[in-house]
Amino acid sequence: MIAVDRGRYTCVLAGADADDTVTAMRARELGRKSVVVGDRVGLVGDTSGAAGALARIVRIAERRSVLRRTAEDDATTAEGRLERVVVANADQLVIVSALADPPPRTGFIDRCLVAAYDAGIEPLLCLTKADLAGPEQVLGYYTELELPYVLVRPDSDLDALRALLAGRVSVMVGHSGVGKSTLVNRLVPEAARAVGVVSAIGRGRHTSTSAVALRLPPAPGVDGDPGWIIDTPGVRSFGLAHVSAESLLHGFADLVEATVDCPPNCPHTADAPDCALDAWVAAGKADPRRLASYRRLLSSRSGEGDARGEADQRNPGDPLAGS
Ligand SMILES: Nc1nc2c(ncn2[C@@H]2O[C@H](COP(=O)(O)OP(=O)(O)OP(=O)(O)O)[C@@H](O)[C@H]2O)c(=O)[nH]1
Ligand SMILES: [Zn+2]
Repeated sequence: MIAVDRGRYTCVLAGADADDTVTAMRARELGRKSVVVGDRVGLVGDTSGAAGALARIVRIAERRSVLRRTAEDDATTAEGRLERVVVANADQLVIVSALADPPPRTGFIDRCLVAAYDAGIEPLLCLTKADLAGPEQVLGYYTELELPYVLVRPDSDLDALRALLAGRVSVMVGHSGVGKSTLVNRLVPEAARAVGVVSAIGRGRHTSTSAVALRLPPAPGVDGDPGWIIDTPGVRSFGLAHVSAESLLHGFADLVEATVDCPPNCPHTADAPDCALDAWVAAGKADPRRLASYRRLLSSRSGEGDARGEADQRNPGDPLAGS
């Protein structure tokens, strides 16, 4: 399933061209299970893809990975915070961050790394606007992680990125203005046409803020499947309230090792007595800003009350740290 708009699901039949889409609706037997972009589904009914044809989704295959977020600002729901599956079956989370204009926000990148770990997918840092600033500051922050990254500038070819996208399903996330749309359009010049498929069934221009999967075109130097990218226009941040403290820590691979020396049940917070993380950082084994970032996320998770108020006090003093 590659796109959803007002209860109509756009699907590509296995092995078919991305342009040959089938429109489907949920069948009643799915119950309350939600179908998300990336899901492999079983279809019955009219799968001809002809104009006006409507198939039914009767089954959702077991998911290989599940990227979730907590919609923290959704105060209108009974639960207060709603956990949402963003994308299913992705292999890679491409974290798009500009090196300048807007400046990189490591707090956001850290959140994405935790979300990727929690989802069981690989992170890839995609640093755009490399023509405006160098990557040293951001990469310096992640030295300990050996995070894979690519640099993008307007005049650069995208071969390195295409090679990393080949054969995989990659989800692209990024703040507004980082150049994500520019990048998606460069990677998939046909994107406008793929979106046009939705309007062809009389649903108007595709303005939905939900995720859309786009098949990458064949590229020189890429043998076999060029892969898919999933654009997530609506995802501006990853609420992590659903992530366990354990998974949160594993999003900080450079800190995990330190905690074997923590007292039993150490909460790892700044006021925790004898938390080994402080000594680890003091010994130069990890960047103090990473520890600060981890603890900010930790407290934003446990501060179950008011997610909005806490957003203001997340980043005292560190211009790079915003999330
Ligand atoms: N200098 C420079 N500018 C870029 C680069 N990539 C994109 N831009 C510019 O940055 C601005 C924002 O680009 P968009 O692609 O619209 O950014 P976005 O992340 O999709 O943001 P939204 O459209 O708000 O989701 C545009 O004016 C682009 O022309 C780049 O590599 N270098
Ligand atoms: Zn500890």
